[in-house]
Amino acid sequence: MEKKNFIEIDGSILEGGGQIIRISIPCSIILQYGKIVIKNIRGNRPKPGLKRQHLSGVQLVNTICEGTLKGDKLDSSRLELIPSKIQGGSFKCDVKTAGSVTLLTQIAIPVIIFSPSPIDLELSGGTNVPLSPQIDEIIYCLVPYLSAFGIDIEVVLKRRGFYPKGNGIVEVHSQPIPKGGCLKAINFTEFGELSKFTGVVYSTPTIPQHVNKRIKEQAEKLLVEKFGKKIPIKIDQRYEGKQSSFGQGTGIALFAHSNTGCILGSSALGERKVSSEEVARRAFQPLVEDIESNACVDRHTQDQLIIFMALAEGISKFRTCELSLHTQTAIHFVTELTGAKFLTSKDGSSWIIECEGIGHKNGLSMKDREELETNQK
Ligand SMILES: Nc1ncnc2c1ncn2[C@@H]1O[C@H](COP(=O)(O)OP(=O)(O)OP(=O)(O)O)[C@@H](O)[C@H]1O
Repeated sequence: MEKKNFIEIDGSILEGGGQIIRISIPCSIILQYGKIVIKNIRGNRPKPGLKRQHLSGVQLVNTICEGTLKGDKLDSSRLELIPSKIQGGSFKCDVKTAGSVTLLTQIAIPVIIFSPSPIDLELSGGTNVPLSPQIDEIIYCLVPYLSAFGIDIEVVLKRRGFYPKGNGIVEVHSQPIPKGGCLKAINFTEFGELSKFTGVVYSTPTIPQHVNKRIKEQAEKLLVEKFGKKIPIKIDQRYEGKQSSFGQGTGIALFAHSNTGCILGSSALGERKVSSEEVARRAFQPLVEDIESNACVDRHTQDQLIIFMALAEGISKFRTCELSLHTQTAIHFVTELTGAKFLTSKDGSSWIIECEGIGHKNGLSMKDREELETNQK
């Protein structure tokens, strides 16, 4: 696809939330668009406009690419970015609320892997907060799928942070794709057999220890009742201390592994007036549904892989459960921005998402790229 000088995105269509920003801005930085404008930001939300998490994320990647940003204010409904070159180095970003750190990783990871040199990020905010992936799901589920694309990143949880104060800390260490190299296509279409269940149950010092224990025991009980005793289960209990957590919270992340390398994740947060047993059940139930639908990628990881499929070289494919609106939105915008071709089809109880990626090469100027294409013909 030709390099575009200007693109305007309508942030109110389909899911109409923050995800449109986290997809469009990295694409325009990586592909070096002249200018991107996003209008009607989060136009499908009751309180539209940029909130702290979105604002921090956009400012972070703008700093990394030494771009020029306009409209980067709280509640702004229009954003304009003129990207420049992605630079290596160390960067910090603090949402200053419980705004999700994992959604910061969502906007940052596609950008930092296309840097000329390593990037280290220190991100602060909520690590285990509602309506976003838990940090444990990023570390134990998303990162292994990213490795399959050839992405070399390490995500390290330094301190958990919860609603309403956030103040958790996550580090991301990234080695860039080698100059002239591309992401590899992935193929996760055969789940094979369940090989094990893993998980993490965490709690902060002010939560009684029996809560953590009961969540773990209930999760194990539900798994054994459903899948029998033969599949190994290993759920770690983490009683976080004052150094490793800020604020108060508890929760669980569960993972189902298959002998073909698939990992399905699911999580739940503890809540006042919700029993420990119910917290375990809230993580267990969607996991079972995803396993029963024969998915190789779970319902919340689906949309997060779309941008990488589009940038990779060759045909990527994965099998998943019902397509979420987030995934449909990601496909819509990534297609518009990259020119990659997506196909979705129902196959029995699951869906296949297939993409012919554009094979974007890291660190090549337009001239290098044209020369390479001529030589390949
Ligand atoms: N329970 C969950 N577990 C894991 N991932 C989740 C969960 N809920 C949402 N997500 C993921 O978090 C992201 C949320 O995107 P979304 O656009 O809704 O968020 P947002 O930026 O907070 O904006 P908004 O407030 O506009 O919804 C998506 O990638 C979605 O798949």
